[in-house]
Amino acid sequence: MANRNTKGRLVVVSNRVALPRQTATGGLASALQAALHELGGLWFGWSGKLAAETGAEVHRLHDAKVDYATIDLSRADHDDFYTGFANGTLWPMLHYRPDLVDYQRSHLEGYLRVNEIFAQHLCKLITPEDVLWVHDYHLIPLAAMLRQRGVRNRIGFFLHTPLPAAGLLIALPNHRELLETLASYDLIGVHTTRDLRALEDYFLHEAGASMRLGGRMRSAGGRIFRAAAFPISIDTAGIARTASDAGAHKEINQLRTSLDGRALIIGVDRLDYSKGLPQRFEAFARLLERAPELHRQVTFMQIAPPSRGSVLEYRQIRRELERSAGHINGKYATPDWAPLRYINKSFPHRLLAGYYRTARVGLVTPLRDGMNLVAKEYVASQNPDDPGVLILSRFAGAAQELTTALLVNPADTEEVADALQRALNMPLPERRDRWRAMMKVLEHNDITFWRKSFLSALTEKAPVAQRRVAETLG
Ligand SMILES: O=P(O)(O)OC[C@H]1O[C@H](O[C@H]2O[C@H](CO)[C@@H](O)[C@H](O)[C@H]2O)[C@H](O)[C@@H](O)[C@@H]1O
Ligand SMILES: O=c1ccn([C@@H]2O[C@H](COP(=O)(O)OP(=O)(O)O)[C@@H](O)[C@H]2O)c(=O)[nH]1
Repeated sequence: MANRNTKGRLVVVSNRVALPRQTATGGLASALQAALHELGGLWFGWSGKLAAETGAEVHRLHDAKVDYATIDLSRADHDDFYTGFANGTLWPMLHYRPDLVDYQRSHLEGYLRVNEIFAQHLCKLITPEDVLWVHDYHLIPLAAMLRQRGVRNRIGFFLHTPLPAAGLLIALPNHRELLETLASYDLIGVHTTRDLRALEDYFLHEAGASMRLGGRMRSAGGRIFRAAAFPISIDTAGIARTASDAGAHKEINQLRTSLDGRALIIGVDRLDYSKGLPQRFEAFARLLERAPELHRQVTFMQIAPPSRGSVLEYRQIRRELERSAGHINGKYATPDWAPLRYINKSFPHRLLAGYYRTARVGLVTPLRDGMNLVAKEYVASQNPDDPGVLILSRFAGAAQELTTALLVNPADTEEVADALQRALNMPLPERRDRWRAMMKVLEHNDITFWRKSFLSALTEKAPVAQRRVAETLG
């Protein structure tokens, strides 16, 4: 290991890295960017680029307290690891879609190969005092590979997706070989108590682990580790400030002018089948069908930056949404009004915050979602004197905390249409009461609280040097 004399740091490892001056689409990048900017450290992961060979070179960058170290992936490794196993096998399985799982042994081999390359590089980048925090389903076996290389540091893992029940997880070929490697972490974090129950159930009933005191588990191989729920969050105060200053941006004023007094419904999602976009469009069409008095009075703006275009299902859903948006506008538009504005582009947070604040309704209806930070950002962006209404899927992790949103089943398009009608007609006192309750939750559980809770649980009872890292970070 290099640099044995340097002081311990937080080392964050994730496939997706939000490099300086890039718009970070995706909740993992948004959240880690906020956490690392606050306390500094090293962020290691994929550069987002392809090259002839995986990891031939480590690209280094330093910006605002954060050191970045990234590697490129070869085309073959990108196809097997990222497109193939991570997003073609694990993602649909973790989002309760076994029907979409495409399992190929060569993809699993590529996944393990890239994890090995991550482990090799990390061994050269870390010191024994560092605390490692690994993120998401792309890197499940990383700690086991580091342990094989003699790494004894505290290593935490955070899963950003939902974790389905054990009965579903066992449909994954070779599930035990892969999931059991999670026991090499010292702490496993998930978003909700539902995910935690699924994890414990899997380890206890499918992987031969036993329960110990204090939420600890003992793996079949005898390793003691802990699992707990840490609902991820946002920089609540920062987003609220950005939203209240947003009127200064010409783009926000252009949107407001273009609405011409109409109520805005907003949706912001990566273009992903887990986000329930076809059902959402259908619910909006139901609303227009049953409430002619709303024609020309309401505009739905769906921002949907393309995502994971190398996976077939993502290309299919893009075509499906283009057709559906065309039908809705074709049927209901008038010369001076298009009911649906469908935008396949990503926007920076400073503009999103202003768009959220302009919208009377935030429409967040994923079929399944680990957390969904957009729901939280929408709430934090509202004008306290005249807040909008959040409509939220019961199957987003955020629904466990934002209980005064209008909670819906996204597959029930009639229920979502009802919620839209109710939100558009909701009196100010009710809007304020619902919003205040949600804002109180987000003021308490913000990104700092999330990061501190995880890191102090990770370094509790750690060797003194590593405990000191967490104390400095806290
Ligand atoms: O990196 P990509 O393949 O472009 O995908 C973007 C991210 O999508 C997923 O985000 C999740 O993390 C959010 C924050 O915890 C959470 O709110 C959301 O429910 C999840 O879907 C994925 O888990 C990340 O690894 C990706 O970077
Ligand atoms: O045009 C966009 C669309 C989305 N986002 C950000 O991407 C993240 C999406 O996170 P979420 O947890 O809602 O879902 P994910 O994409 O991670 O599944 C949020 O912070 C959004 O603000 C963004 O910066 N620009």
